[in-house]
Formats: sequence, C-alpha cells, structure tokens
Amino acid sequence: MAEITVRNLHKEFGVGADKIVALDDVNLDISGHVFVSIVGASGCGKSTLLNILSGIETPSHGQVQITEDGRPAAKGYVFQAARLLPWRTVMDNLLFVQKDRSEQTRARCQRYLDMVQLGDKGRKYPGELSGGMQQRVGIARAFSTEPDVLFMDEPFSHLDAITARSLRAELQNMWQETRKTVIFVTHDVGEAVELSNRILVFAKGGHLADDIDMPLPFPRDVADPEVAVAKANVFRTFEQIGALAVS
Ligand SMILES: Nc1ncnc2c1ncn2[C@@H]1O[C@H](COP(=O)(O)OP(=O)(O)OP(=O)(O)O)[C@@H](O)[C@H]1O
Repeated sequence: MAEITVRNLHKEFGVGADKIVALDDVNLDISGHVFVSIVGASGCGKSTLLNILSGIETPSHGQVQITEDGRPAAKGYVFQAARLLPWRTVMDNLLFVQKDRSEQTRARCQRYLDMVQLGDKGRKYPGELSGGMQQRVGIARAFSTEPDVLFMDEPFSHLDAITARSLRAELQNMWQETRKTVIFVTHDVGEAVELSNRILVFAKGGHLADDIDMPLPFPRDVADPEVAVAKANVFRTFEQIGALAVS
C-alpha cells in the first residue's frame, strides 16, 4: 500500500524582495490506492508540491516520504504535454523508459497502448498523431512502467473538451484496472469530482483549505445530483478562501 507523508514542507523561490513562498510548511498524509486531486487557484503551489513529491524539485526544507509496502515507491509522471521523443516510434517511446526490452516488456507496453485505444499505432511517429493521441501515448508510457505512485500535472489542460472527456474516461478505466495511487493536479473542479476519491483544496502557500472525501461510485455522471453537490462543495470552499471571483 502506498503511503505519502509530507511534513513541514517549505519551498521558496528567489531571494530578498523577490522571494516567493510557494509552499509554506505543508503537512499532508495520503494512504492507500487512491485517486487524489489537488485543486486551487493559480499560483497556490499545486505544481510545486507535485514536482517535489515526484523528485523533480527539491524543497527548501521539510520532509517527504513516499513508500509502497514500506519500501521506497516507484514513481511515474504525466506532464501537461506528452513530451514524446519525435524521432522514436510510439512503441519505442514506451520501450525507452523500461528497464529491459524483453518480449514480456514489449507485451506489457502493447497492453497499455491497447488500453488507451492506440494498439495499432505502435509503429507511428508522434508527429503522425493528433495532440490527444500523443497525450494518450504519454499516459500509456507512464502506466507502462507500472509505478506505485503516478503524478499527473494537468494532463488534459491543452486538449479540446471532447478529447479531454474521453481521456478522463480512459484514465478512470486504467485506474480501476491497475489501482495505482494517482496524485492529480487540475484547475478543473469538474474533472477532480469526476475522477477522485479525495479532493484537496489548496489555498495560497499550499495551505489545505479543505479535504473532501469522494465516496461516490464510478463511473460518475456529471448530470447526477450527487456529483453536482460534490462540485458545489468544492466551489464553496473556493469562495470562502477568496479563490473564486464572485460579484
Ligand atoms: N521556478 C520558479 N521560479 C520562481 N517562482 C516560481 C517557480 N515555480 C513556481 N514559482 C512561484 O511559486 C508559486 C507557486 O507556483 P506553482 O506553479 O506551484 O502554482 P500552481 O498552483 O501550480 O499554479 P498554476 O495553477 O497556475 O499552474 C507561484 O507564485 C509561482 O510564481
């Protein structure tokens, strides 16, 4: 079981008058195979936290521990853009991040391409695919290493609404199937409500303004009144912390 423990996590950028406190002594516990979304206004520290959790960024001070059944957890990351290597085929982009190139590994990569409906595109180059397809490859690549914890930073924000909707459905299916722990940063409250077991609402500096349990069954229908109520709860917190422009 994955355990994420964050203690007194602090991150500053710049010095003197230019100093910005992105994370101000953040404390957080995430446990189990959960899908956790982090929402909050622009600049509240969501990406900084994700970057520190995933090891891309180092904290100014504080501790982060991420384990799976007591051992250091394997991590995966999905960015806003797919960041594929354009000179490698789709299959080679997946193989590139694997420990070996055995037949078994290749079959695993193929399985994840199948899951994102791109099973027949392994020989294509990224430039031959649409933006949504490339993002699908990025998601398949992240899942294909079978990490214990997957960090996703607004993976659908550059996509059109219809593509984003179908990718959310695919992500949900993959999560149900693999039961990875997913930490998902998004601006989109509807997206968080649709996908998550738990929603963390951040105020400035990564302060936790709300921690909302989402026990509704999957798949969730946006027209369902319970989903609407869950969404309203998040927006109410946004309003309380001044993260929502209301007149
Ligand atoms: N590399 C950096 N150098 C200087 N300041 C930074 C850097 N990265 C982030 N910041 C600042 O830290 C604060 C938190 O940024 P962060 O990107 O974590 O917020 P966010 O909630 O993810 O925002 P958004 O939703 O707009 O992506 C912001 O004030 C931002 O300008």
